[in-house]
Amino acid sequence: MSDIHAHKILILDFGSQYTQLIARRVREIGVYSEVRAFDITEEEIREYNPNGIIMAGGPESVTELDSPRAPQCVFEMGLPVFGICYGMQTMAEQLGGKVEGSNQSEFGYAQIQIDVDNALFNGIKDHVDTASGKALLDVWMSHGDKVAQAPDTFTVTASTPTARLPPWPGKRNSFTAYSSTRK
Ligand SMILES: NC(=O)CC[C@H](N)C(=O)O
Repeated sequence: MSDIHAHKILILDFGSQYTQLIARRVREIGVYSEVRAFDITEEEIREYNPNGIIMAGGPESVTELDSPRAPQCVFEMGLPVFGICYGMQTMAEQLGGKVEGSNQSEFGYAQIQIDVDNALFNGIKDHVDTASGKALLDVWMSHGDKVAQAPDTFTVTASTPTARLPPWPGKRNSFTAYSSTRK
């Protein structure tokens, strides 16, 4: 098994207030991480040489033309990429999905339902829905936009009642998780 202490995570900052909290959580599990501005160049990413990239949240909307985008190379380096909130939304849009303003914003406490089990959720299930038998997670939300259509190669692994996409059977290469921040 590889040594996680030798790993380096790059966190792309899109302006959210909790970007430093994500960096701290990554460091707390013994993995080196650095926060860099979203407009980091490909050359700077290659120089940093991360093992994985986290795209954090931000106050802007992907639906605005001049809102921040990640350098496209982020998705072409063969690295795992984890998008949170704005980071997930721009990843979805940059890879061919659709993001739109939701008429049901999600702010504060919410429960997300795990639709397709995934290693990302190992050990963090909070409840089981008695009707469906599906695992639920307690989270804090803060967003007004939603992914209305996932990119073709993505699998939707979790959802809330106000942002639920149809299941995408047969899709591969999934690395999407629902936009949320754990308590
Ligand atoms: N938490 C966030 O990153 C918010 C993303 C975006 N501004 C939205 O409202 O949906």
